Amino acid sequence: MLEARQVTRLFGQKAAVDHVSFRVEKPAFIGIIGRSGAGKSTFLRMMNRLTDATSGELLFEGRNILSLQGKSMRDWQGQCAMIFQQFNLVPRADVVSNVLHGTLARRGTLSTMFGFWPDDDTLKALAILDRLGIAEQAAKRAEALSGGQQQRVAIARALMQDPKIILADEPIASLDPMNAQLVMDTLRRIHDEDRRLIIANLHTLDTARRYCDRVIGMRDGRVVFDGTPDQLTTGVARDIYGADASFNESATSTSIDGLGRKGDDAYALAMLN
Ligand SMILES: Nc1ncnc2c1ncn2[C@@H]1O[C@H](COP(=O)(O)OP(=O)(O)OP(=O)(O)O)[C@@H](O)[C@H]1O
Repeated sequence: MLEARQVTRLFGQKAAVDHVSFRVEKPAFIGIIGRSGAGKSTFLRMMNRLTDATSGELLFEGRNILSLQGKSMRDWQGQCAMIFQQFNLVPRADVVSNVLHGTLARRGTLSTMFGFWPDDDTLKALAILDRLGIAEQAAKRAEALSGGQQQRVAIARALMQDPKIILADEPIASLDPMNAQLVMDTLRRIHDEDRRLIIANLHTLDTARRYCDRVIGMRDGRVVFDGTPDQLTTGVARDIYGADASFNESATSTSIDGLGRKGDDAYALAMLN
């Protein structure tokens, strides 16, 4: 359903993404890992057409989405929702309005400016919030919610687009372990129940191992690993992260038991990333 062929993005002389190729045959939950600067965000942003590629092709169901322009590009962005580390909600707007913003691509500017939402859309937004366990927050301002709740609102906004693909750029990097788990459980459930393709940039190995069907490791813009979580051994991880023999795998944990104390290994990894 998706094929990246030699996708490259140069910034000046530097290749942020360097001839990346892979195929996805059917909807899967894919994690992309790698240290800071490896090119993970740039790759996702090219998929969503927030950043242009320098060369290569990205075929989705046979169509090169990197060459789409105008309305067809916006239609593609409607099918390919994106979730960000910082949630990107409108803080002072209520939760349900934030979710309804997921319909902006297919609605007129005027009705949006004046906040006229069709009843059907409002009911759909409430149903999605209910599905994600946050319906009781619908009338609150987004800024009044916890980080984990805000990220679930962002997921609800993505679902409002009914996308074929959900791209998540470090969706749990700003969350405490408990909320991180809630958000990852939510994404996994959406994949399992709706069969949507999910590609998530993740900054910790244990999350990639626990939630993904397939993990792609990037280093210096290139794919240096592409396999199952089982194949992601400590040696492979060391290679992806470019760490030396002192690389300590426990340093990549965000598990509820293993995280959180400043000065411990888990904290050290956060710094590595
Ligand atoms: N707009 C830009 N202009 C110049 N260089 C850029 C730009 N965006 C990214 N880069 C560079 O491209 C490389 C890849 O960055 P990218 O953000 O994709 O990495 P990443 O793996 O997502 O890292 P992080 O997790 O820190 O976001 C880095 O060297 C970065 O400095």
